[in-house]
Amino acid sequence: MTGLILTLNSGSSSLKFAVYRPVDFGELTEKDCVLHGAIDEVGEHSGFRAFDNAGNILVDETLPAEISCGDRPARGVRNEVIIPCLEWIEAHIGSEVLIAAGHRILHGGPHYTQPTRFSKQVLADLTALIPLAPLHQPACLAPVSTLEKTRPDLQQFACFDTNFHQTLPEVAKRLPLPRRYSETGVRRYGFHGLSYAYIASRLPEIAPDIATGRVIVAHLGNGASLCALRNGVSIETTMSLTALDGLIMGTRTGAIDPGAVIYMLQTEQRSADDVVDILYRQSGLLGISGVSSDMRLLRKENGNFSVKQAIELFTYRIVQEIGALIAVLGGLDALVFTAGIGEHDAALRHDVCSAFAWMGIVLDQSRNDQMSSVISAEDSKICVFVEPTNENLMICRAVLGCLNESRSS
Ligand SMILES: Nc1ncnc2c1ncn2[C@@H]1O[C@H](COP(=O)(O)OP(=O)(O)O)[C@@H](O)[C@H]1O
Ligand SMILES: CC(=O)OP(=O)(O)O
Ligand SMILES: [Mg+2]
Repeated sequence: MTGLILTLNSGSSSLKFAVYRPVDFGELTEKDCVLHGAIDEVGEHSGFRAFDNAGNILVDETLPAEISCGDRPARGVRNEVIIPCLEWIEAHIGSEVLIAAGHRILHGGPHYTQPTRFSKQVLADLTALIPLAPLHQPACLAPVSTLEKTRPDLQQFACFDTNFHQTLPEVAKRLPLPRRYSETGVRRYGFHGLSYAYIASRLPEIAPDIATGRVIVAHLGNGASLCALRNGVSIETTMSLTALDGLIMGTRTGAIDPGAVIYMLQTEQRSADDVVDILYRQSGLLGISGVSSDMRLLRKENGNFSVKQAIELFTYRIVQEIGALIAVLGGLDALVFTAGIGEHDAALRHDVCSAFAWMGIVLDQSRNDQMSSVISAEDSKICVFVEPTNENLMICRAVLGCLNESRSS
């Protein structure tokens, strides 16, 4: 096949991108990646970085002031950065041509259950889901319109974070609200699906004996969730109707008593927009610590009492929810850590795993510190892994699937 494919993954603290050169319409692998990089949002780690497939730095720049994200945590990377990023990519690939772009889209709602080519209608339908994903959906969709205007020949595809969780049993999709809500799509969906799909696709290679067993994947980044896999498919996850449920996150509460929301609305007389801002952007690690949403910065402030409390509650909630998923799975064969914190924070992995010593989880301390793939000790009853996620690869595979389908139809 001729032509390159661009993938964009808008997270809550970064825009990650990659360019792939598929050899044919066969299974795409990491080897087909031409370059990858990220625009990070705030603080000392903000900037524009790209690497070639061997990991060599191609660019490492602070963003020009006029398009810099500045001090605006959890507002997503500004759409204006897309154009210079795209221009840099096009200059780098020279005479090769981008033929398609795949976008991570957070929410597909009840109707978008597989990767879909963008049209005006698709864009309108997904825009209507913004209230269910206020932190991500605008940032995920903004580059679609920008590319449509500036690169009209590029075919664009939506690849959903919700799709992987369609296998949740019906009972796990249900919310205990009056029946009419489920009929309008108010139910549990789950997110980080591209990441979980990638980890599930890696299991037969990294853990052939347990790939068909009971696995919990901990996707711990700025957004954080857990997924229970049985035989490689999702049977439960901590996020729900929105990416606000479940674990504590960089700036999000995770699950809280809805009574706290009623208190904000009735006693504090806050507007709905204010409440959205508090729950999505001012809470979590940032809200409790009063210092930062970024675990790298929190680890440097470990003498600070509020920081300690933030990390303590973050860890406690992970342990609680892993316990609940073990009950749902009826036991555990493997635990996999991934995403920014899961891949890099050895202390967090240590503290979470220590809470499951009673079940026979034993970490190999030096493997954990070196971030090896297998971090459990030989005598651990449950295998523990660190596996870097790769949402871009899954986006590109989905795009290729769509291109393949349209070619054969
Ligand atoms: N070396 C590190 N040590 C600890 N935490 C890290 C490290 N690198 C990244 N992180 C954490 O990971 C987060 C980013 O994770 P990522 O999965 O890329 O998030 P997102 O997709 O939401 O942008 C950062 O906000 C930070 O909290
Ligand atoms: C679903 C979600 O929270 O995504 P991210 O971690 O990329 O912000
Ligand atoms: Mg992410």
